[in-house]
Amino acid sequence: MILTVTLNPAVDKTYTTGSLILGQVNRLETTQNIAGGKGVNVAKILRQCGYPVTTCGLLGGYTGLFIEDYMNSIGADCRFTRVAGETRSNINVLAKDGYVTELLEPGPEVSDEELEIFVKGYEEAITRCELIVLSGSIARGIRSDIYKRLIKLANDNQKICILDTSAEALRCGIEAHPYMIKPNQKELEYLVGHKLTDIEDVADAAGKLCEEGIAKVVVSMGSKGLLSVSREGALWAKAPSVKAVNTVGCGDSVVASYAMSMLEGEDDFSSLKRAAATAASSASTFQSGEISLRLSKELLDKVQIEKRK
Ligand SMILES: Nc1ncnc2c1ncn2[C@@H]1O[C@H](COP(=O)(O)OP(=O)(O)OP(=O)(O)O)[C@@H](O)[C@H]1O
Ligand SMILES: O=P(O)(O)OC[C@@]1(O)O[C@H](CO)[C@@H](O)[C@@H]1O
Repeated sequence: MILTVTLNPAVDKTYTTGSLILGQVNRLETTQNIAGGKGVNVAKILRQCGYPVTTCGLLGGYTGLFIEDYMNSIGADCRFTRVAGETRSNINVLAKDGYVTELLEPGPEVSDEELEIFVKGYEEAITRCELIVLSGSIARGIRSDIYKRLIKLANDNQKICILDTSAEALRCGIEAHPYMIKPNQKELEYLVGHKLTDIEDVADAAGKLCEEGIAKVVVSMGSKGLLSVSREGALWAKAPSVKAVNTVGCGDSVVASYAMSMLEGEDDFSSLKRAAATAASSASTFQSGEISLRLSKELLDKVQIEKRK
């Protein structure tokens, strides 16, 4: 069983339009509400692949009910903690000119009492799971060392953690040495405090994190591809060429793929190959946090892996 944690889920209001112009009236062509937030997306992909999933985090209001209903409908074991505030709605505008614009709300204010109820449920849930995925930003009122605390609890129970977050929550979270992190290039730059110019630069920065005690650093680099770094070295997967329809949640598909690979005991090479194929399949699917199983399978043979270090 895999446990996914989403402390700041969202309904992704996904719009399509020709182009989005700042400071003007923009009429949208289509709209769809999608249950989202990074850990929710990871759980959705795992369910698509037939994996049993427990999903927890904080949900509130009608948007929270919308997400919970959807997760129940796909057979996830939902263990969310209710909060008084309303779960956020994020706006994703997919424009035909190729630009994807995301407007992300900060999320509801969460009280200490609500958080402690969540932590109690989490402590219970980790005992029944083999692997824990902690994903996304944290809602207001939650201290940035929350992932550090949750990872320590998992480590004390000898459970493997994957952390995929940003900013201070990421900086504090890595102090607890999660088994794997999946920063994108910007998130890695935030950690190291400077710009990274090429793949070698990115591999060096990720390598330093491995020396500090993180077994695997997988850096997602958008349409360029994916870099997997461990103490054994760095492997690069060029992204297979697909027609990108919605790239929101591609990073979550990388995390979901690695979670499956870990449980199946796949090596670095096969795990990276699978992740790049899954992520490209996610990019070519309209629904964020979904993949085409057929396309993922087809792309697997097309992913080329290169040793970079
Ligand atoms: N246009 C694309 N074509 C093929 N693969 C893609 C494309 N865009 C993204 N990917 C794949 O998805 C991976 C993750 O994408 P990205 O780096 O955008 O993640 P992210 O920033 O974590 O996104 P999110 O936070 O929305 O999940 C990339 O490393 C790449 O392998
Ligand atoms: O604010 P966060 O938690 O960093 O990101 C939230 C979010 O952009 O991440 C998912 C895609 O990865 C979307 O479903 C969601 O809207």
